[in-house]
Amino acid sequence: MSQTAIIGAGVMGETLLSGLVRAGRRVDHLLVGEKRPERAQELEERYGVAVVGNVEAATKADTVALVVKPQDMGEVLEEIAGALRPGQLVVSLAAGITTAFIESRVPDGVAVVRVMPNTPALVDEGMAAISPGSHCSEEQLGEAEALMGSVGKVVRIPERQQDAVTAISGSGPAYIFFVVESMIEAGVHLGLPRTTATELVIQTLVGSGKMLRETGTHPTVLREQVTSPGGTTAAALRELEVHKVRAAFLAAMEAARDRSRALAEGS
Ligand SMILES: NC(=O)C1=CN([C@@H]2O[C@H](COP(=O)(O)OP(=O)(O)OC[C@H]3O[C@@H](n4cnc5c(N)ncnc54)[C@H](OP(=O)(O)O)[C@@H]3O)[C@@H](O)[C@H]2O)C=CC1
Ligand SMILES: O=C(O)[C@@H]1CCC=N1
Repeated sequence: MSQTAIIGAGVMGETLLSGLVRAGRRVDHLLVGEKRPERAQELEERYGVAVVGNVEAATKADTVALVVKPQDMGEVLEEIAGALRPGQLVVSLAAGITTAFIESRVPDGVAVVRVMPNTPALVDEGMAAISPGSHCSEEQLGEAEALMGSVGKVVRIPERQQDAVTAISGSGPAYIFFVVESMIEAGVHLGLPRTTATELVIQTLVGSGKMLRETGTHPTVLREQVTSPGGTTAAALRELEVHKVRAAFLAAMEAARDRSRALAEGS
């Protein structure tokens, strides 16, 4: 089995690491590059994985997953470029960073795949979109697909769609949690105990998600089925339209897409 290194084990890096361990990947086939000693010790204790320097991780691994912030990507690539060799696969999970950015900083013959994952990977319900760089073979793209497939669903997309994907599924869990928070607070405002409001909202979310996935019915139809003529749902939806929630979602996701583009330019 080949060696996989994860450089940058924060929220997303640890999510990937934990998923690979859950999926049965042997920890002696995993390496983590992490610079803070206390974090390194925490990860070693939690997963039994070897935490090493970035250069050692890049040298020993066949696949190197880069999960540092976009702003740290240039520095990390400069550090590990000398350790990389043709035939290795670099998989970047960073928002905004293009395969061209990485390819221009690593030796010729190193394959690059850009991935936009999301945090539900922590419960094996991730959504990842992957795009190959300019000299990535089908086999190497398949390796990246298998890597992300161990923690959820994977789709292949043209790289030009990655900023939009980042705005939708990459950042998406945060919008959903924001809606959940808002509904719980509303329930408390209406006089429900917080624990009751929380249970109601979470089960409503899970049930609605399951309906979407399992029935394959369009969300508009599912919404119409809830909306009895002259009833409570119609009254609520009217307020959401009055408060321009649909327009707010569009503006929010345009902002996320634009931020992803800006990250590519180093800002
Ligand atoms: N969080 C999310 O939902 C998603 C994140 N991503 C992408 O994942 C990447 C990481 O994001 P996230 O996990 O949220 O951020 P975090 O800040 O939680 O994680 C970044 C990690 O990188 C480490 N790091 C920084 N510099 C180095 C270095 N030189 N060598 C090794 N490790 C280093 C940090 O260590 P330290 O704390 O010690 O600085 C930290 O542990 C980003 O590029 C982001 O765009 C993509 C999709 C979803
Ligand atoms: O907020 C961010 O920049 C990262 C990328 C997508 C989700 N989190």
